[in-house]
Amino acid sequence: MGKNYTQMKYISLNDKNHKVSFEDAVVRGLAPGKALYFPEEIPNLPKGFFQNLNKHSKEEIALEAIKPFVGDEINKNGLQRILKKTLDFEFPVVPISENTGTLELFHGPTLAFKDVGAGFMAGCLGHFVKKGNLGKITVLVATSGDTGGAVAKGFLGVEGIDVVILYPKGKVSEIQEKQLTTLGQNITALEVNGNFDDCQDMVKKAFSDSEIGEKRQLTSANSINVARWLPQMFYYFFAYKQLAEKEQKLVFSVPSGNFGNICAGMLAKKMGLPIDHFIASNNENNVVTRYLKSQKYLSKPSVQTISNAMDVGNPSNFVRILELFNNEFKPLSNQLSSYSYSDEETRKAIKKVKEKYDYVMDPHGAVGYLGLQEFLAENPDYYGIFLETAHPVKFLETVEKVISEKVEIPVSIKEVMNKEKKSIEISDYAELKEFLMQ
Ligand SMILES: Cc1ncc(COP(=O)(O)O)c(C=O)c1O
Ligand SMILES: N[C@@H](CCOP(=O)(O)O)C(=O)O
Repeated sequence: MGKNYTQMKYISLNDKNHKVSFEDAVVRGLAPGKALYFPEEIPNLPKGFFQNLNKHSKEEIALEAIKPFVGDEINKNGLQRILKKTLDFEFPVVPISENTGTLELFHGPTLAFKDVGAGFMAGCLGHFVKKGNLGKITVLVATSGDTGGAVAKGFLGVEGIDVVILYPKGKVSEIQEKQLTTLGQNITALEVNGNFDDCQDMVKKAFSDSEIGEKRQLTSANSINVARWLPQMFYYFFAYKQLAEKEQKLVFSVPSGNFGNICAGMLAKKMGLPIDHFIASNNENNVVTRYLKSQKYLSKPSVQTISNAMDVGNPSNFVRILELFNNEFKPLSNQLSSYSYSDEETRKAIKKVKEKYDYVMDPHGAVGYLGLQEFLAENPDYYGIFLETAHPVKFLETVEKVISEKVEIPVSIKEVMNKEKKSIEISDYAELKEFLMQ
């Protein structure tokens, strides 16, 4: 039997003596000095649990996986309620070829994999606000495309919480922009003259600004927040449940930007989920691909690509990945490969997979597909899954041009496209501060 965790502590990755409860980690978002929180202990789930995954519903699997991280800070009924609401859609593995399948993570309300993390965090934060005397909370979030829409939808109308989304002007798709600028109520969108890294830096800076801290209680809904990051591990359990019959070794290719998703998968492996290898598939924002080649981590300002949600120059979660491996390069590089692709290669992959397998990938999934094929070419004894992290309709212009076909637009997207965009333009941190100090 696994250990019974009643209270998991979260340490700061800058100072392991700084420890807080799950609630504190969620409410604060970031530890002092812009550091990330990390679970003090990684639980081991019992072997029997993995052997019997296919006997359990997705809500039961998620409950077992997340319970040790939440402890008794949210009771079982409360956690079940949050999970039921969060996981109210499917996570199918779709076979593509003999040795390749895709895990479709885009069946949620905003057609992006972020819906799970956003829904779970909104549920947890809503629970803590309701039960305690926390006062009003402002959720700050930086987005390169998809997080913003998912967080906006997940937190819409949640009492006691205001959401402020920063997104880079002109660098998100039309649908993504509509999803994060049209909801109103407790959601405000700030359109930043800059790139995603500028947005993410401003958000992190606001956390260490004591004047803002006196005026507003801030937290983050990016994957730096443990309640946004941890539930992303569910995907790997759900995929494994559908793959239990496969006898080959198993590899996951994860289109990566801020590296929260792949890091959650590696956490699931550490908890006992039998995954053999991971691939971080990158567009030209490839700091981790370069790190694995050179052992030197040299971040660069992000460049704009057609897989825009991965246009991240300095991924927040890479420090968590290093922590999972005690900062040792060898064991990390044994478990993780990484490749990087240009937009041209991404377009060609979308076209090829449509023609050969009649499957339409979005640009992010296509980068994942390319990474997987490169790995499988050298490791033919594996079965590979690439994650389809967003619905192709979110990148309509790119995808339709490449496949020379119309993509059917779901009703929810048609509705959002007819709404009016409302945003406030800002250019620097001073303007963000002015807004937050109002
Ligand atoms: C569609 C899509 N794919 C991939 C990613 C990269 O995920 P991560 O930041 O967890 O690496 C994102 C955003 O982060 C995304 O929105
Ligand atoms: N790709 C993301 C960037 C932020 O990632 P997060 O997981 O840390 O929120 C996006 O779509 O905004």
